[in-house]
Amino acid sequence: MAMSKLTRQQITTFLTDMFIAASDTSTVTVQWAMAELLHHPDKMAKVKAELAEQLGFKGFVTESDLSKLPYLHAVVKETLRLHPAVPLIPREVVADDGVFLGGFHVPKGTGIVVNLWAIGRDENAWPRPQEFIPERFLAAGQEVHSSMVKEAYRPFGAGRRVCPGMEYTARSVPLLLASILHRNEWRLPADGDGVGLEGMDLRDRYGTVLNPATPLHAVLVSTV
Ligand code: HEM
Repeated sequence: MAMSKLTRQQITTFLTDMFIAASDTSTVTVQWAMAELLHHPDKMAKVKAELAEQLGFKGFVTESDLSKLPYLHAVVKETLRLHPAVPLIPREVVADDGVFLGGFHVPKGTGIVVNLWAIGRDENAWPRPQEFIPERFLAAGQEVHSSMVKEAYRPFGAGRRVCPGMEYTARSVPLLLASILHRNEWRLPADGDGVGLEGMDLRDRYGTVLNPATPLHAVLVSTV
């Protein structure tokens, strides 16, 4: 439909959809990355060490710094593997003869839901699929890759409807995460105030966007 024919209501709906697609997905991904890092202090230490080594006492992180932070990018990728912000995507078979999926004939017109969450945790593609291992996305960690990884890493969907915000997100989410972490110390709430490391709830709660079942509660301890 030509832009000039859009009603005010359609434009409002479009802008609202874009806003939700862009903002909720990015913020929940940063929240998940923080939750996983707080749950894995050794990985948190590695990100912080990389930031300190590359940026020193620089006051704030800029986009041009991102190319120097491979471990940070690996953390974001691993976060999206375990917690894809959009977990289920709908498709419909349009081929006249239908398609074959997993040995079954699926006729034209059938609705299909692709489960990105399950693909990211497929044990045929990912060694130790339930564990948070950013190293699997680093060159040095490629021995933990399988040949299926390219197909099994689809947090932004695939094909003609692939997320148009993918490239933007590849910069904005690491930038936001780095800005939160660089020169800031974070911890879980102290005993009595929160759940502690062992009791952390890292389950996902299904919705249009995949939120943590229990919202993250983190404490900013100090800024150095
Ligand atoms: C962590 C961040 C994000 C994730 C995980 C994500 C994931 C996805 C997924 C899985 C889809 C469905 C793709 C498909 O059907 O194959 C999608 C669609 C979409 N995304 Fe994102 N997205 C993110 C950020 C963004 C941002 C920042 C924007 C806008 C600037 C955006 C705009 C859209 C739009 C407009 C669609 C619908 C595309 C269509 O149906 O043709 N997304 N996204």
